[in-house]
Amino acid sequence: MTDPIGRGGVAPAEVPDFDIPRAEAAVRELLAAIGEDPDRDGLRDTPARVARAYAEVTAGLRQSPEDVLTTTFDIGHDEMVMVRDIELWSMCEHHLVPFTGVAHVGYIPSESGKITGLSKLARLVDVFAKRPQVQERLTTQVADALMELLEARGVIVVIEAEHLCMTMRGVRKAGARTITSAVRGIMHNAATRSEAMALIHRGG
Ligand SMILES: Nc1nc2c(ncn2[C@@H]2O[C@H](COP(=O)(O)OP(=O)(O)OP(=O)(O)O)[C@@H](O)[C@H]2O)c(=O)[nH]1
Ligand SMILES: [Zn+2]
Repeated sequence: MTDPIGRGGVAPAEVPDFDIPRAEAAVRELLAAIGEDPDRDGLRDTPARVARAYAEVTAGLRQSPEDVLTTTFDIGHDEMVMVRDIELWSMCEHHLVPFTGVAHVGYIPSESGKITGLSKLARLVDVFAKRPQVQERLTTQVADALMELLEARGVIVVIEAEHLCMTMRGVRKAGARTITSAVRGIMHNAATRSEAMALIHRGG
């Protein structure tokens, strides 16, 4: 099956609206399943709160990269652009608990020097992060979106994250960080890639 960029297999237009009553009922059911009383004082509003929180952290399911890469400028800049240490919060699709860390996003613009606003790179990360995810897919989706929509000649995306499913439960290895990278186009060139890695690792 094709997996068009930004969609993780599903076009946002095909993703139904967030179903608040259904999410509330599911949380209520989960509370009952763990042996809690969903009607006790402290929990009475919890299903509604959790539903709102889930709507927020899955908002990327209803967004496309096209929605955020709208602002582009042709300024003829054809050298590398790198935004480092973009804060990232996503949700592990296996356990529905967060993974968090930073993304470093660099690209070499098209021949015509088509660039985008710096904040749009961070917004692009969020489009893909605010979904049930695995870190590898998140990394490649950001890279592929930049290649396609900015017509970049090269892209590098490095994500360093800590998965709460590995720290708060299960194997319980606090501090273990997972590092993934996606390299595209002329960023495969050894000199270009080492320039990018030097920028990523430079200083604080
Ligand atoms: N590759 C990859 N694996 C992930 C990611 N997030 C969580 N996982 C892993 O997904 C796996 C799911 O393994 P399972 O054996 O099905 O589930 P589990 O019994 O809860 O596994 P444990 O976490 O080892 O207790 C675990 O090894 C997780 O560490 C991710 O972003 N990428
Ligand atoms: Zn997990």
